[in-house]
Amino acid sequence: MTQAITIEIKRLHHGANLPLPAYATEGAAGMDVVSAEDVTLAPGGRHAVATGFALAIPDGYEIQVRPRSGLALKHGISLPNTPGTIDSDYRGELKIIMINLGDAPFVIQRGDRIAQLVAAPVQLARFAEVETLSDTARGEGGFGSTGVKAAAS
Ligand SMILES: O=c1ccn([C@H]2C[C@H](O)[C@@H](COP(=O)(O)OP(=O)(O)OP(=O)(O)O)O2)c(=O)[nH]1
Ligand SMILES: [Mg+2]
Repeated sequence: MTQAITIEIKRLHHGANLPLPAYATEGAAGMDVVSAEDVTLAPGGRHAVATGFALAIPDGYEIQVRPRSGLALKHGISLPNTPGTIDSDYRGELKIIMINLGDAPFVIQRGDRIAQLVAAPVQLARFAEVETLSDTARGEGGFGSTGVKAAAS
């Protein structure tokens, strides 16, 4: 495993007694985060679920908030903005925007693991505006353009 970065975490009043986000296994990429509230998601419904924590991610890093595959497969629970982006300068409460794509109400109880947090380095970039772009074999083809000729012949 690569060297872990340290992320400061502040427990909010409604985060009392909740576990910190944590890796479930030694090789896990994401830290499971739990809900700080009881909420029921109706079919098609969505909610920004409180976690009870705020973060200070080191400069140069982000956290990506990703769905849990078990909830997705068994209950159709996902995150409409996946992967959610937690900026290093955000000091508000970490919230998990959840959506119920299933056909039954989904009950979330305080303490349930609802999503996973993946820390990642951020590559900054800048745009350089030009008149002409370099040529490539692909050119302007996209959106399913590759393999079309081979399939047709
Ligand atoms: O799943 C998420 C996504 C975002 N955030 C918080 C942290 C993030 O740094 C901030 C802004 O998120 P984002 O940039 O995705 O949203 P926006 O719609 O662009 O809002 P803003 O104008 O505040 O950047 O909201 C969460 O708590 N959970
Ligand atoms: Mg933004």
